[in-house]
Amino acid sequence: MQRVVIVTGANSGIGLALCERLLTEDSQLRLCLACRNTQRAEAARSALLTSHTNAHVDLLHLDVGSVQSVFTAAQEVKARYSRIDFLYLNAGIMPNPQVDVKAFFKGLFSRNVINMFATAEGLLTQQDRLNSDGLQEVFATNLFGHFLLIRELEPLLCQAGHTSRIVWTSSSNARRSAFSIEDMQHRNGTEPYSSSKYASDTLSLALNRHKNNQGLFSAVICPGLVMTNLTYGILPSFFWTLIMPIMWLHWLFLQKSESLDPRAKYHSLTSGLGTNYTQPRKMDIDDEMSEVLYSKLLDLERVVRGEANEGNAANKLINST
Ligand SMILES: NC(=O)C1=CN([C@@H]2O[C@H](COP(=O)(O)OP(=O)(O)OC[C@H]3O[C@@H](n4cnc5c(N)ncnc54)[C@H](OP(=O)(O)O)[C@@H]3O)[C@@H](O)[C@H]2O)C=CC1
Ligand SMILES: CC(C)CCC[C@@H](C)[C@H]1CC[C@H]2C3=C(CC[C@]12C)[C@@]1(C)CCC(=O)C[C@@H]1CC3
Repeated sequence: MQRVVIVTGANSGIGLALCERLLTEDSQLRLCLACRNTQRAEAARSALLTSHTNAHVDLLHLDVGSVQSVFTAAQEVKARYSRIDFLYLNAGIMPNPQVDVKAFFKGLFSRNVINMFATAEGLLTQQDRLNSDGLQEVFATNLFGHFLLIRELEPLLCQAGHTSRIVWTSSSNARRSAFSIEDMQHRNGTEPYSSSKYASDTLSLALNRHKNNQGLFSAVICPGLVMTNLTYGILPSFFWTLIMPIMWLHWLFLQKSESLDPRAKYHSLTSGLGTNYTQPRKMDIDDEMSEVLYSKLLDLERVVRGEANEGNAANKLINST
């Protein structure tokens, strides 16, 4: 049977590379690129069709950071497909990143140096803002829009006798201490990216608890450090070329076998011999917090559904979450 795969943020970077790989693995796929920028999406589709001439590649307009766009896109998906096999939640932003150069040099000579290179702990801050729905933009894009999408697509994802999978592109930058359940949108901090990625790790756990019995499974992956528009937004490309030898040395890890554990994040790594492999690592998440986050997201969903139906001002949202 032809498998249906949807990838958000598929027009560049990791999303586009993933699509290439998926078509190489299964040329019969029905692949849907869910992107906010139509021009870039069309360019990505053409590039994919150049290397996979007979592939079936659809385009879907989706701005995952806009509640209305998620609802409209989900309607379109339900009209086009009768089920979804894989939903890759990959779209993500890190707006206005700032590197703390002083902390970097201090970290270089500390015992924390390996961890610093792996996770950017203490090095990176961002400037977030409110979007037109009245939500923090990073939370809305990296987490909540995807949550709404899952909720809207449940009829296609939870079907009797069929297994569907959700795969979140998380990050090694996801950190418990950057996330607060009292401030899940990260209105008050300077690490919205880290917070949103930790929230997606935690949400994945809750999704597994609530949806496994309906045939829906969620997993979290960590792509490591990849040169994309996102990383070029942190430092210019010549800088990356300069520090690449240090970064490369850092990614020397031992290979381990893979098992799909709901509490593990699947890290994509490269060995000293240049072999790519995946290593599951336990996430710092817990059931209780994942349950609270899940119910808070459901509350927020009720609010935005009310907002979407009534077309009210965004201010209500800000006060109620
Ligand atoms: N690069 C890295 O080292 C790492 C990246 N990641 C994660 O990988 C994912 C992909 O990022 P990466 O490939 O690096 O960066 P890119 O900037 O190349 O890709 C991000 C993709 O997300 C899309 N996107 C952003 N905002 C929205 C939105 N509101 N609606 C729909 N699509 C949107 C972008 O589309 P558009 O062209 O319209 O902006 C783009 O296609 C992200 O979730 C990121 O956090 C995780 C760990 C490391
Ligand atoms: C001379 C210096 C100013 C060099 C600073 C190096 C840092 C820019 C990088 C060290 C670890 C990197 C890292 C990321 C960004 C760049 C670093 C902070 C990510 C946060 C990028 C996006 C992710 O999701 C995870 C990455 C972890 C490591």
